[in-house]
Amino acid sequence: MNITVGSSNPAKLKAVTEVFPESYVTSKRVQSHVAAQPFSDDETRQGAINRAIACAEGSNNFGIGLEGGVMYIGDQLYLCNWGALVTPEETVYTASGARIILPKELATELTEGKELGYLMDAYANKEDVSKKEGAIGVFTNYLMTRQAMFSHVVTLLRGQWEFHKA
Ligand SMILES: O=P(O)(O)OP(=O)(O)OP(=O)(O)OC[C@H]1O[C@@H](n2cnc3c(O)ncnc32)[C@H](O)[C@@H]1O
Repeated sequence: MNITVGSSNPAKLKAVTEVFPESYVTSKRVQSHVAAQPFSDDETRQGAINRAIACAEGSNNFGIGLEGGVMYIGDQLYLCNWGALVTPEETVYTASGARIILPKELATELTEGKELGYLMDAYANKEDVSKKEGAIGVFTNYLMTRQAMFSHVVTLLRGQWEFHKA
């Protein structure tokens, strides 16, 4: 099958090709139509859905959107991630990824309007953390990576689609 992913972020694209090895996967720049830094589960999930719909529409392809964000539980800020798969028949499947708490100092800067990608590079003293290990990599001592986390999300999407079409 043909899959269009609404991102050129390698951590996201590799996750999709890992879970759909038999498919032809391409990437397309699309709008998420949510804030550059989503701040709730709802907003992050909506960003993933919007990207997936934009990828699928006008084609016979499956669309996949993957979106990173943050969300509060009480007064603690967590990293959250959502994925959406849209079929050519326009059925939408969604799934979320593992959450991990973010340090208080990052939470303060995020609420001041800075983006997590920028903050993580400064925090880890590295470049393009969001395209590589991700915040989840840094804060798990690299036992987890952003690609592995998104692979899990994409597996949940594929599994739901297979269940419903069976
Ligand atoms: O190119 P796209 O697909 O937009 O990928 P992105 O990583 O830049 O964008 P996301 O929409 O997934 O994430 C929103 C913002 O949060 C940042 N972000 C999200 N998850 C992150 C992570 O695990 N590590 C570092 N930055 C992250 C990201 O860099 C953006 O600034």
